[in-house]
Amino acid sequence: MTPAPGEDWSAPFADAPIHATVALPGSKSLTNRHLVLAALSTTPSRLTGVLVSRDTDLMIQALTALGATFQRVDGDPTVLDVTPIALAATTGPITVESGLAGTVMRFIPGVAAGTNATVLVDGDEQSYARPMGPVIDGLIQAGARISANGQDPVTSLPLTVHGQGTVPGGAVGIDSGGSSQFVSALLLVGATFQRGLDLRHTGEHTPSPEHIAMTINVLEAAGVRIEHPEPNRWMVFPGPITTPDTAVEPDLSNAGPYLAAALATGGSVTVPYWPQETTQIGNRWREILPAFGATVSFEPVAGTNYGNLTVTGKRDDKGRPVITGGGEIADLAELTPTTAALALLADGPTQLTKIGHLRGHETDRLKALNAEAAKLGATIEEGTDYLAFAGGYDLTGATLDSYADHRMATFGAIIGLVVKDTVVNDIATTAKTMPDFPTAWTALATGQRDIRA
Ligand SMILES: O=C(O)C1=C[C@@H](OP(=O)(O)O)[C@@H](O)[C@H](O)C1
Ligand SMILES: C=C(OP(=O)(O)O)C(=O)O
Repeated sequence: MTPAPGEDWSAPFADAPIHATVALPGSKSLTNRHLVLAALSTTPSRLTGVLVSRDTDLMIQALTALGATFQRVDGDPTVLDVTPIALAATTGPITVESGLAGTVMRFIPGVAAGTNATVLVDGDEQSYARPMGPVIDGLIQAGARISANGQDPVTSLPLTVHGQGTVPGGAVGIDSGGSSQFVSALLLVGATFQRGLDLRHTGEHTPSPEHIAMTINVLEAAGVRIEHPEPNRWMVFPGPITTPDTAVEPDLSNAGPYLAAALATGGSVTVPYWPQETTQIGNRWREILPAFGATVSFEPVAGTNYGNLTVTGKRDDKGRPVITGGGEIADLAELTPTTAALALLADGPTQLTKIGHLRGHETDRLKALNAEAAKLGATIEEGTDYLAFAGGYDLTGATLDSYADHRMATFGAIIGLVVKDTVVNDIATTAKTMPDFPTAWTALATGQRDIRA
């Protein structure tokens, strides 16, 4: 049974190697991009494989409040017929709840700016700590009006967008070092601006470049002309968005905990419908997991963009699982908590670098991972923008906090597979991006071979 929010959950212990096929629901990042573009399109469209989760529900509610309609086909919440927003016809005071969803809090203000409504964008209290400054500054540079009680400049939720029916657009410069979502948010709406958008990132490092590539990819598929003439500069030309009917790829980031289960137990996990070509950062599991000793194989399905990805864990001559240290791995962004679980179970060192911006994710993930590792009996090194694991730890069960962070919750679940008496507080927070993680995970841990995550 799925525990209620805030409850403790005894993470299931796997007493045998896991061998399973795990079918994953749609990608959060792709679902929320396709929802936005379908709502901004000049033509109706159908989305299939839509993720059903808190973050995607919040996006649907936000876009519905702004004037789009989402009709389930045959009552199926993963298949939606979308009628776009007539932006200038949207009026009235509107409140949008973004929960703790970065995609909602960063993507929605730009949509709201093109309406004629006053739109309050709020979120969970914890969301007030997530950085918003550069995306709001970028929209203001493009001519939008946005305010927040007493904040000058506007740097966090809650905030109010004073829609003027149109956004002039033009040249915009922001530092997107805190999140790739600042760039993505502006690119997604750039074609709706009168003069389009000429966006420059003025800082040094842009995190999660895969997510920016994903944004460009979905925009191009929706007929938007976008150019990337030099590093850190993107030009979006004004014009209609024509979102095609789209099938959402499975969530490769959320494949991570299931694939990690193969390594942790010395078993094997297959994920069907793994895209051969994709912009998802989760495709990096194919190189990350071998660094920890796994074997990864891919069997393409002829005539499709899909295949079966199988990860097999390593075992020693007594059949016990072996996880080798991963070495240095950079820029893992949202893959960090799962990889950190493997680094704690590994017998050698791992360094996860260029992850400083994760301090502005659902929680400060560097601090949280350090604190939870300590509860398990492991000392790790927390730098400003890295975590270093010595490996070879002797872990003992503990009650781990989730910090309202779905990926901290799944971190605890991975550890619990092999460390007895691991308890995860608030496993229900996985609903942020997964329909029912506790049920699927328990089925996996207890030997079921056909899992629908
Ligand atoms: O645009 C997106 O869908 C996302 C971008 C990334 O954000 P950051 O660049 O802040 O890491 C990623 O970590 C997040 O989970 C989803
Ligand atoms: C950082 C994440 O989410 P968000 O989209 O809320 O930024 C994440 O899913 O790991």
